[in-house]
Amino acid sequence: MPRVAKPKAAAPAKKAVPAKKAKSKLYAMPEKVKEGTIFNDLAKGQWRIGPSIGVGGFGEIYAACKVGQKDYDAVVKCEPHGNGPLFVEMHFYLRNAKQDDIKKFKQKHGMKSLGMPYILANGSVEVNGEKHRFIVMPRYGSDISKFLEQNGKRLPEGTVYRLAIQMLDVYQYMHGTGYIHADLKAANILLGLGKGGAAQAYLVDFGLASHYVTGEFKPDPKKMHNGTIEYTSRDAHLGVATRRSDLEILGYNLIEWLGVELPWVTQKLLTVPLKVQKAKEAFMDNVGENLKTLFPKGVPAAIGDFMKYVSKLTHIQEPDYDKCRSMFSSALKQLKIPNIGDLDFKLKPQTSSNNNHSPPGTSKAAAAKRGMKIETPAENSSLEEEISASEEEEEEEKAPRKKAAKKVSPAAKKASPAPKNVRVSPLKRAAPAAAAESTPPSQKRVKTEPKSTPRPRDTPKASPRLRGTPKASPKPQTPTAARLKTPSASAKINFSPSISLRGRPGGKTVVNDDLTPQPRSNKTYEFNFELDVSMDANVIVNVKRKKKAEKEKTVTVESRTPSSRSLASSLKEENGSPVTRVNLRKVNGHGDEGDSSSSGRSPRTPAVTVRKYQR
Ligand SMILES: Nc1ncnc2c1ncn2[C@@H]1O[C@H](COP(=O)(O)OP(=O)(O)OP(=O)(O)O)[C@@H](O)[C@H]1O
Repeated sequence: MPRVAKPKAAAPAKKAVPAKKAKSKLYAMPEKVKEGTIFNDLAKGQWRIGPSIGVGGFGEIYAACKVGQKDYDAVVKCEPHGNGPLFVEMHFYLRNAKQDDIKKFKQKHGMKSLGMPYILANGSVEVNGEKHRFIVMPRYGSDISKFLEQNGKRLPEGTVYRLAIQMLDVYQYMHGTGYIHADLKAANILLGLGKGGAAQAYLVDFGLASHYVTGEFKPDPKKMHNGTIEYTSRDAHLGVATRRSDLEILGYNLIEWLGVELPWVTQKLLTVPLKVQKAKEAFMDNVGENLKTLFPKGVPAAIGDFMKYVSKLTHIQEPDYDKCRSMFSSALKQLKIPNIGDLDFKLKPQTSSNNNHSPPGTSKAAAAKRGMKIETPAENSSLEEEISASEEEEEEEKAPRKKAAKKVSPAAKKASPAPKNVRVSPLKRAAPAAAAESTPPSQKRVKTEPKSTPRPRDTPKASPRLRGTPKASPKPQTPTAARLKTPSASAKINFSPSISLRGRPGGKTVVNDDLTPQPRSNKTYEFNFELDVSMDANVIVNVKRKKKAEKEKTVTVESRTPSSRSLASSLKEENGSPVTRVNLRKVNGHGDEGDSSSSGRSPRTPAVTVRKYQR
């Protein structure tokens, strides 16, 4: 059985939760692999599993050593076979990140090193009777979120610019293959290991890699808001994969690494993706002025130039990587910081050109000021319908693997309607960029690529130029929520005081997929809430909207925890529509898997998001 999805363990609710179906393994965390286990890869290579060195939201990473060798200089990332993200990641690596390709790219561009990981091997293995997929890749060092935490959420300015240059290099490589990364964040950037390793940062986690569009800008409800909500780009909020999206995500990270809180974080909007999206649109619409509010003592020129450049890119335009890099290398020159040697994560007495001495969040006034500058998106939260919650076994296998929520911001007691026809379960991971030719056996979703999307194997001919000036592009298209034809209907949602909302600290990747029930309507409502329960609790939330004929609806949230809470509220139904259910499960991520160096400092998302559909 999967370690996490253990319905039997949820004894208190057993009565109401009939036997689970086999497909619950779609949401399983991997089985624990014992140290010393040998994995056989597809090329008949053998890998000895060492200690666990990292736990992601959906898989576990072990140090690994090629059998016959001494050093544990590789890692094995292992996930249940049905999990989409590792499938996506594996195929991305196999097609686009061969060591030879990376070497050629470096030669072509005169780079000594490139923060692009590669795959050493892959295969399938049975662990405790469960089929798992694994990939083997080089072992890297610490991720930079550790330094951010140590430094009070700030990195030295020069290091921020060096990281920017290095990540632009990786983007250039990756975009050259037709893909975008879509999930850059400190937790996904690892330092190299060994001599000189700390001079290069590597971008990992290609579970959200996706072909970028080269044609029409077409919002895709199935992928809306994918990524890590703090940094998700405006295009990604609309479900459109673009190269400018990667740059925008980088930009938001850079701002944060300089010690400045992003407006949508300050405004505590993170639990409501649509509000975050609108805040970002407002921010980017007038990015020059808005940055002045974020950096009251002066916007670092490189950040200002970069963000303005990003805001002007069209959705199909190839970014001018050289131009962007030169913004940051000029800043380094000004700071007299050489772009060589180990990346320095020690915060020195303020050298920042922005003179922003206050760590983020320390000045309430400053935060308020920052928060005010960006228009808070209008809340459209009067829902016409009522929600009820009850246990529904059928949907339980769609339960998310999230950590328990603790507190809630009252800001989100109302739900914002998401664009219509959204079929989303943002608490699960799937295969957004599943390769065109193949699909993981357990995946229900088949990715449909636009015909014009470059295919990986066509890359050398069809891929965009890696350097040089941007191609002529049509007028910039700034995505706005207005273009989405948001349902005009409204509804009212009443949450019990026991349900509340809060932000999503920790920068957790969220992936929409279409494993949730098919939408039965053209209206979609999204609910974000958190349950105030113990962090080590197992929580199952089942939401059910009853049939039209029924007059009363109930909401029940069951927390299977020692500090268990439950609530029920009855709401009068105002209109009828077919039954709609969304069941969520929050389970312990890794309660029994032993030590993991990174799991402790990389909290998993405690937020729970429910999206509801209405005809
Ligand atoms: N090649 C590597 N070498 C060393 N540590 C690694 C490597 N790859 C991943 N890790 C560690 O494992 C952690 C999780 O890895 P990764 O982000 O790939 O997993 P995930 O399940 O996709 O996580 P996420 O929750 O971000 O989706 C990383 O933050 C890092 O600490």
